[in-house]
Amino acid sequence: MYVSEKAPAKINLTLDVLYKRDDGYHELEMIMTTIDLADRIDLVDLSSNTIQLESSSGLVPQDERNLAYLAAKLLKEKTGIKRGVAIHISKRIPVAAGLAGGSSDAAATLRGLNKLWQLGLSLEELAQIGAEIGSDVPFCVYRNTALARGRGEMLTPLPPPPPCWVVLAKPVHGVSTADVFRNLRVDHIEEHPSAQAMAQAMKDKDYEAMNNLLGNVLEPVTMNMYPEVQKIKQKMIQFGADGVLMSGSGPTVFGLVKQEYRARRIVNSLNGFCQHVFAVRMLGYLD
Ligand SMILES: C[C@@](CO)(OP(=O)(O)O)[C@H](O)COP(=O)(O)OP(=O)(O)OC[C@H]1O[C@@H](n2ccc(N)nc2=O)[C@H](O)[C@@H]1O
Ligand SMILES: Nc1ncnc2c1ncn2[C@@H]1O[C@H](COP(=O)(O)OP(=O)(O)O)[C@@H](O)[C@H]1O
Repeated sequence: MYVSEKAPAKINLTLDVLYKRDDGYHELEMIMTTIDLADRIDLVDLSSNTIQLESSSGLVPQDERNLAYLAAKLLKEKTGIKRGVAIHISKRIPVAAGLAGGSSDAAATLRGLNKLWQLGLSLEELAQIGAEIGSDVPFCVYRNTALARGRGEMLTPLPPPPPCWVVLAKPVHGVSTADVFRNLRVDHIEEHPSAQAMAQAMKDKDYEAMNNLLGNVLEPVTMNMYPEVQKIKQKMIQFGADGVLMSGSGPTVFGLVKQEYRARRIVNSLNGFCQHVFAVRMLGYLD
């Protein structure tokens, strides 16, 4: 048997840090949505009780450190199933980019194996298992658009954002999420974005409000570590994006525009400044 599952990337329209928790994690409030950029996870059932993994990208671990491998291993432990799987990851999402590529691969592996091994688990159960792999995995299990709280695992579904194009630009280096959180001084945060106002913009399908409300408290931290991120943001604004923000812990910067021709123009203007530049559609909702 064989199952193929799409693993879409996310962007954070708002990202706020409320406080540092006793367990070392940060209490977050953020609005996340899916975009039309995805890895593909192919899963082939093995009768032997083993997990095999390979990826088209040399930039991700090809062994038990891969988040998709971890997902398969954890699912086997939780369900006690004595089956194996060969996992192939066709990677399109840039790695360590703030786009949750690894988390989405893990989530797609959980959804795919649930079908392949006919486990009959609900998305809620898969999300609960996913939370043990990483903070972004529960959102990636459901995809769509949501208000995320806690570590990122407490999710309230939202309607999709108004349709538009998303220009993505990522500098050559990746960013360690742990390093960015370590460099954040919660008491020094100057401006907190409003997740409630952004949620209302989703409900109202208000494109202008969505652009005005974009905000990410990790952006100045990453920009301080990698000044290139600020330069890319300035270029995107200069080239005419309606709203520009760094996604997650970065370093990918996204710009929102309504019309495809404007997205293409920004991509052409940015080419040469950074390694990965492309335009994709906002998805927000997958069914
Ligand atoms: C910042 C966000 C926003 O969507 O995205 P990315 O930039 O990774 O895409 C996520 O919260 C990242 O989620 P994820 O990448 O799954 O993080 P995890 O593996 O759980 O955590 C990596 C490290 O980040 C820090 N961390 C993460 C989440 C959180 N709420 N507080 C934290 O302090 C911890 O130091 C942790 O060890
Ligand atoms: N399947 C995977 N895809 C991408 N990265 C992975 C994967 N498995 C493990 N990783 C590791 O996870 C780290 C974070 O990668 P990624 O999820 O792409 O970034 P981010 O959390 O910034 O969105 C990288 O250092 C990478 O080596």
